[in-house]
Amino acid sequence: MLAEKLWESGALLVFVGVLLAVRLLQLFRELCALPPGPWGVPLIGYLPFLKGDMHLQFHDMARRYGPMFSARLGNQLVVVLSDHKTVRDAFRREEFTARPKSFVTDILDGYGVINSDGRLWKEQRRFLHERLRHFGMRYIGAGKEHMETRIMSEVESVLRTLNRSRGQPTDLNPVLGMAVSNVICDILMSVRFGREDAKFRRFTSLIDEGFRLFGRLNWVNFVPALRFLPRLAHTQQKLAKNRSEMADFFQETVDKHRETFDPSNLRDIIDTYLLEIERAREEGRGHVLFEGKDHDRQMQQILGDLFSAGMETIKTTLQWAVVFMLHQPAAARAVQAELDGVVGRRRLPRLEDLPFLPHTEATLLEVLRRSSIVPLGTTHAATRDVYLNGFKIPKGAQVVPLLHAIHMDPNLWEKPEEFNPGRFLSAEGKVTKPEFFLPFGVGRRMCLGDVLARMELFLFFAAIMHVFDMRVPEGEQLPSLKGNAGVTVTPDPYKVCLIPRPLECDLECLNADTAATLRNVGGH
Ligand code: HEM
Repeated sequence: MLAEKLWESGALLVFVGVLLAVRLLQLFRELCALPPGPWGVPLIGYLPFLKGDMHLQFHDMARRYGPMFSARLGNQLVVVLSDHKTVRDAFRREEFTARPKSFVTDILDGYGVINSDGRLWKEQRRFLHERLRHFGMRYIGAGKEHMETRIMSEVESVLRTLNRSRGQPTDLNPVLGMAVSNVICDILMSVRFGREDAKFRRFTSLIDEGFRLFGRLNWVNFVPALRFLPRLAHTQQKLAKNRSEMADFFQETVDKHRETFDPSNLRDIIDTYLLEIERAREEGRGHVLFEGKDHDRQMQQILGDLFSAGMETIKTTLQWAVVFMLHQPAAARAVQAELDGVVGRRRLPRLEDLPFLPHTEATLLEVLRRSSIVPLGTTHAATRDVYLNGFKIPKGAQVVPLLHAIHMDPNLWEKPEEFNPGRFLSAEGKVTKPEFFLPFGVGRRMCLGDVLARMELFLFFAAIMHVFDMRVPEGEQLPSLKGNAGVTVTPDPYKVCLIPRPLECDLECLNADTAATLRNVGGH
């Protein structure tokens, strides 16, 4: 009897042992199939070892583990890609178009375009791409001149404001922020803010605060239990309040549009959404565009997405452009000499001048490369288990395109730390963009606003360079080239003295002159 019992328990032990061994072997094989990467500690993985800016940490890890590495951060498996061919190959595939499921994306509940995925995202993206082109976000064709006129009116406003500073130390941040906000707000909701507008101040402070609060909750994305900590619970309450006020702001604007809606005169993106809702109702079809989501909430999130993506990025790139021009007076003089030769001193640069301004364009491209303001792109996720370069990327794993590392790779760029617009010019002096230049990402989820971004960057940068010389305020250091990683990588706050360059007419006269020229060109 005893022998029988012993035999049974022995057999059970062996059975459990074999099961465990098989599971361990399975786990080991799964681990081996993943891209290489560091070991972490149980439950939180490599999180405690990440210190400082995430993109710099990942860049260091890419040097150690290779251009495709994986790391477990809390409950998320993160795969980081820093080889441009792999990024291209992955991001043109449907399997990499998802967004990670995390605490932050749960808050957004799949609304909008940046954080949605699946069919809803596809429909939003297709619709927005087409409508934004209609409103002039295109390289050629109808609408482009109209868009140029919108941007130029803000460029002129910036020039007038900067001219009033009379060469005194000036912070460009609020001036550029207002102008760039007005461009995107005009396209989205036909709203233009004034400098002293209390509503604008509140609106931008809500956006800034929203970014900050989301940033504070970053760790919760990896260790959800942290959300119960009193400080982080308080942050969530503040965020909910912030989001509700933003939603009210957008809803008020949508409601005003509904009252004055005229299907034969579509003023902006809100009107195009209202028309689509109307049409779907008339035709008795479900709203493919909304995929069962609440219409108003979806419109609010789309407006928030496009505003935040389209404002912060352009303002920050322009601020970096000024920083690099202060560091590189020879590069600044080369841009000014080209503008003087091609545009002359009687008017402002226009989009039609761009093909004749290769040095100016190359300088902006170098600003985009060197600053890599979106160093980690936006995080993608795998829609199913998928193999890339022989490694397994499990369903739901986060996939990060490390654009910063691609732009600073010494195998692709000679002396990548150096600011050198010449790297974007061919021997014949023509602009060339190598396939590893990816400031707007690549593939199916590539930036939706790249055309608008290029237009704005050129028109603002060329105009400021044409009209002003730049100096560091007396007694102050050159602004630092080390950025601060937040939503984008921004330069440290700095002031600059803008000294008007001699013109053949004064600024106010140049302003009227430009308006007249644009009217002639665009027929508006
Ligand atoms: C200098 C300016 C800009 C830069 C450097 C930039 C860069 C980027 C990058 C790197 C991505 C992520 C791509 C990926 O991870 O695959 C992105 C996405 C996006 N950008 Fe931009 N962007 C800029 C301006 C704009 C503007 C002006 C708009 C809006 C009008 C905009 C709207 C978007 C949207 C909606 C997405 C998400 C697309 C999606 O999820 O399908 N961006 N941008």
